[in-house]
Amino acid sequence: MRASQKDFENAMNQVKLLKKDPGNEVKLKLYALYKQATEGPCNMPKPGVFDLINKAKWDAWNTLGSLPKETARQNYVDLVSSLSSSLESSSQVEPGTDRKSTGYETLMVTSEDGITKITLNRPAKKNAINIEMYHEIMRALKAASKDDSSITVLTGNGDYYSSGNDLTNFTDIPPGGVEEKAKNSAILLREFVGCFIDFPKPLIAMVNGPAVGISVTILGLFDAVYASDRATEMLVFGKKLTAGEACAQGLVTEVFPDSTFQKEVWTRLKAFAKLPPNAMRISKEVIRNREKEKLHAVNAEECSVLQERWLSDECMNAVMNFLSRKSNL
Ligand SMILES: CCCCCCCCCCC/C=C/C(=O)SCCNC(=O)CCNC(=O)[C@H](O)C(C)(C)COP(=O)(O)OP(=O)(O)OC[C@H]1O[C@@H](n2cnc3c(N)ncnc32)[C@H](O)[C@@H]1OP(=O)(O)O
Repeated sequence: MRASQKDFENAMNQVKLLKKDPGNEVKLKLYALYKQATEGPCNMPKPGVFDLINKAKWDAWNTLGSLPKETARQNYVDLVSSLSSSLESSSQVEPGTDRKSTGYETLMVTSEDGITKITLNRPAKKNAINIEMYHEIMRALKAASKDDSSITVLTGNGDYYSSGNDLTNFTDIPPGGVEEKAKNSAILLREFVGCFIDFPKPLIAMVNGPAVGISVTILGLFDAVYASDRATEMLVFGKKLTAGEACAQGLVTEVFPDSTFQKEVWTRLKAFAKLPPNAMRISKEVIRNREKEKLHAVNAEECSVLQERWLSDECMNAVMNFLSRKSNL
């Protein structure tokens, strides 16, 4: 499903009609997506450190990397659409119509044509999953399991699908100390993965770019995984798997050239969404019920092991190396 030039122009006009200032972060996102959609990858010289406004605009645009113009245009339209509904008063949205669901800080969620799309929306941080995003993904999945859509899709905004756990999650240590943080994180992670194990509808991943860590390991709980050939998976040994290698290993269902990824996948999704929803849901239930108990047991064991690993020197050193890497430049 690709936004047309007309959709793009309409979205540009909608921005001018927004009743409330969406804030600097959103305005930078809009600026970056507009430039990427109209000019392609960032082509302006990097401003000086004291040229704060242009440096912020350059950073926002440059972060989009080699995101295709069509994808940037689609993301611009999606963003404006979610802004328009979130900045309008909710009473203006007719009950029961296809509506852009709002109320998320780290996600964009839309639901139309029988498809609920959850987009990880922290492109400046490669869609790293912070504590807020863990909770919002669970909330969005719970809402999707009850809405009138037939299938649910998870994808990423920007040039990454997701760089996995946000490593700054390791920094805000509560009064109870790092042991308490590890304990609470294990509970959060177990609940998070449990939502994917228990999700009742067909769940499809659109891996639009590189994926790291937990964003890869939960792919095994999806019913289909479509990947752009720009996608890479990073797992054990820190070795990057190409999308093709991940497909050969059975982690990815099908790989498409990035230039046709959105079109190819949305053609399939719209066809799937027209299939009998109860038949799809009950088929998934029958298949998943046979493995659900085992999956939850493995999830519990993994979270218990992770709780201990997070306290190890190996983990702390890796996190500190990452968080201090730019200060060593
Ligand atoms: C005490 C216990 C606490 C537990 C807390 C909860 C634990 C739950 C854990 C659940 C299990 C999950 C495990 C995992 O997912 S492990 C994998 C974690 N992810 C990573 O290690 C990837 C880290 N990122 C990178 O290696 C690179 O950023 C990357 C290769 C992804 C991209 O490199 P590139 O050079 O292209 O871009 P930048 O590095 O400049 O990134 C752009 C900005 O985005 C920020 N960023 C990117 N990834 C992350 C991340 N994972 N966490 C935090 N921030 C991230 C990066 O810092 C840049 O930001 P700035 O522009 O502000 O510098």
